[in-house]
Amino acid sequence: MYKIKTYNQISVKGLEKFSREKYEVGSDIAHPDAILLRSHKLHGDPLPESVLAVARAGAGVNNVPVEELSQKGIVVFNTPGANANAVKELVLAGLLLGSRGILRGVGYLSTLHDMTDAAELHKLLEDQKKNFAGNELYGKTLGIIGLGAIGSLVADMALALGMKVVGFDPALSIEAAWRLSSQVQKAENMYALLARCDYVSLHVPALPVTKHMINAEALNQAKKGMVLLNFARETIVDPNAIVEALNQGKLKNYVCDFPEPVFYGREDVLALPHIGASTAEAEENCAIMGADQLIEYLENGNIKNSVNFPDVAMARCEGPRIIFSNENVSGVLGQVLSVLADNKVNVLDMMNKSRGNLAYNILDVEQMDNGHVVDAIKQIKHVMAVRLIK
Ligand SMILES: NC(=O)C1=CN([C@@H]2O[C@H](COP(=O)(O)OP(=O)(O)OC[C@H]3O[C@@H](n4cnc5c(N)ncnc54)[C@H](O)[C@@H]3O)[C@@H](O)[C@H]2O)C=CC1
Ligand SMILES: O=C(O)CCC(=O)C(=O)O
Repeated sequence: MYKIKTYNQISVKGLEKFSREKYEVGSDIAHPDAILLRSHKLHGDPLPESVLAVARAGAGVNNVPVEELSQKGIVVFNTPGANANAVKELVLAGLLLGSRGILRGVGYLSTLHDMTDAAELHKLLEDQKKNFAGNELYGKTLGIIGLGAIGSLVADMALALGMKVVGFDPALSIEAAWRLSSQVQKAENMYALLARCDYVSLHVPALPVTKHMINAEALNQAKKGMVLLNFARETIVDPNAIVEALNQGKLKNYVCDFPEPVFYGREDVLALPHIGASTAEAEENCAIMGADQLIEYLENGNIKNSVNFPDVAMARCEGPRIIFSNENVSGVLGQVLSVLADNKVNVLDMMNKSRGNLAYNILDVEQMDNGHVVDAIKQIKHVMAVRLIK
């Protein structure tokens, strides 16, 4: 029986992937083989020794101590693209909220509830509506920083709205580049993008290198009256610099999924409670993808969409499978094969891949009755984790 510990509200559609015969799933599991979570911050939580894998049902893994888990040979997954459409649609709402007097208009109307004469109300509104006028998106320029799963969908959407789109992504993957419309213009650097855009939307991961990338210096370069949207993470922007840029009129509005106390009471900040991925569809997509990836790893040792290990998939031969991870130094696989040879364990098929400092290996063997072979592999220098899958 495999045990899965869950955090946060995980869609039932994903949880149903774990069959009752093989899995025990719940939020109070004591010795889990794997963890399935959304935004729960794992940093600082005591991690049970039993954990083999962590799946983040979502894109950002800044709530998971990936480096620390890598050193223990624990595989960390995310679910790339599974909630991208949900975020894209909220960015559309953000663009409209940042352009038109929608929220202020609704707020104004809520102050008029004691007016009972309809004709008088309509007359007043016709007079006052000038206070809630805005701008159209059509023909304006949207800058997108980070052109991955979400950024590329936002680009397509903006082009369909008749906007011009400028992008900046120095780490764009080849796969993401293929997805991107040829109508997206490439900015030389982030400052060049900020200088020419009416709207800028941030879609980069929270990393040390992206921390406060939107700071006072960056905002000084911005086109006056720009609307900035942040549906990525709170750490990407310096909130005090945002306030200063709003006060100076550099920014017209800041629309974000990450409220901060310094934004309270400001009409020019439209902050939402981190609901970019909060749709039934996105929650299902993420939970199903996360569950499928955990099942494939636990039952077959195959890895897809890990953020720390390489993608590895090998069809099973009949018989047991040994999987092990090790520091990516030479000679480890050779020593493991010697242990198998010494114990007369015949290897039928094998695969070895590496990513950065980590190497991952799958060996299908003819038979292996002897539990002490796994223990012997564990003792080899640089081996981090070993598992026998029957
Ligand atoms: N508000 C919400 O509920 C949600 C927020 N997010 C956030 O959005 C982020 C992006 O999500 P996806 O598009 O799915 O991820 P992704 O990994 O597909 O795309 C991220 C892109 O950012 C680029 N990038 C990295 N560093 C950069 C830099 N310094 N400058 C410019 N580009 C850079 C990468 O090359 C990549 O193309 C996530 O990491 C997460 O923090 C994601 C989903 C939901
Ligand atoms: O699970 C959620 O609601 C948060 C989604 C998110 O921020 C992400 O996928 O990075």
